Amino acid sequence: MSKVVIFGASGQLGSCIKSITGDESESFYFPQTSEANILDVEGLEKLFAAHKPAYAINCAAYTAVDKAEEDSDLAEKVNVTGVKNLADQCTKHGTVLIHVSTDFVFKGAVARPLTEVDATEPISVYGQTKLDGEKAAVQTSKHFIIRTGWLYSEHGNNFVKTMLKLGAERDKLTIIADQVGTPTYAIDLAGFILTIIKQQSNAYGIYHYSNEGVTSWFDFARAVFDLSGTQVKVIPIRTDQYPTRATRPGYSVMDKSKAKETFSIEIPYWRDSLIKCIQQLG
Ligand SMILES: NC(=O)C1=CN([C@@H]2O[C@H](COP(=O)(O)OP(=O)(O)OC[C@H]3O[C@@H](n4cnc5c(N)ncnc54)[C@H](OP(=O)(O)O)[C@@H]3O)[C@@H](O)[C@H]2O)C=CC1
Ligand SMILES: Cc1cn([C@H]2C[C@H](O)[C@@H](COP(=O)(O)OP(=O)(O)O[C@H]3O[C@@H](C)C(=O)[C@@H](O)[C@H]3O)O2)c(=O)[nH]c1=O
Repeated sequence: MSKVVIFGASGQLGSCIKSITGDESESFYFPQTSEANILDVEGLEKLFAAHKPAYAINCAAYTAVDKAEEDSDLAEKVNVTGVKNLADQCTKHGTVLIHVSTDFVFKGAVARPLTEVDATEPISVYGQTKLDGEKAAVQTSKHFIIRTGWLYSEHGNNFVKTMLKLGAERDKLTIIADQVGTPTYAIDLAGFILTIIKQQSNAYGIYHYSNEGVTSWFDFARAVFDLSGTQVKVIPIRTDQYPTRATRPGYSVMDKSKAKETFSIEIPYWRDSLIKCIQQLG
């Protein structure tokens, strides 16, 4: 397999990619953030010159959605300038950039699955910086941008692990029921990224990828508790009953037809993947 360098290797998705590389692990390089800081242009030049990667997978990002509202400078640096720096290196070395973006580039006011050509309209600093990051990624011609949403796994910080922690500490939880989307098991997304590489595809562009199905944060939390056998009362609430610094889309289900048709993949239903994750966390 071609040489692949992963940026943001210590994060949730980076860890999932590492965990599934198996026999091909020698083709993958998972540098620490200090060696692969996407804001350090000189460091990136050295890394690209040393490894001459055929693929750069960008899992590096500023992902603290609420904190980004007050920390917009850093969010913009990492999510926009960092991506531009990577895209420049990819252009220089003929590297294919696989960049990860988010459903939060959408406003979420239209209740039908969103396609890659639907209008974007971020409603948070995080969402805006991720959209601007997509614009930086397309500056290198060989790019795949994968928009995903509601990522969770046994690695890193995520909603499932937060629910298991809170569920063990409290008798009852109030969870927003009017934000609708689809969870994505980061192991499934990691598999999709490796499929793109294995197929040596040159169908560059934007793709939507989440698990199949539709749910709300409330129903997602209920499923986590049902599957893990956690006894906790879960109360559905409206968004305005759970004030947060950042505004989140009301509806961000993505249409994945393009990814399924282009790469001939089947995508697991969200609850089936959640079962696997809960077993792993067991
Ligand atoms: N989490 C989610 O629910 C969703 C995530 N996404 C997108 O998926 C991608 C992966 O997310 P996820 O794995 O959950 O994110 P994490 O927050 O778990 O990981 C982010 C990674 O980025 C690294 N990083 C931060 N700043 C820099 C920098 N300047 N240079 C290099 N690396 C840096 C972090 O390293 P360190 O810890 O050392 O700082 C960490 O390894 C991101 O693009 C995110 O926007 C999309 C939809 C949903
Ligand atoms: C902890 C908690 C959260 N919530 C709500 C708040 C929010 O609307 C929703 C999810 O909260 P979180 O803060 O865990 O997730 P959040 O950071 O908003 O998740 C987002 O992360 C970024 C990186 C993305 O790109 C998105 O796709 C999405 O996954 O659940 C409750 O209603 N009750 C609770 O007790």
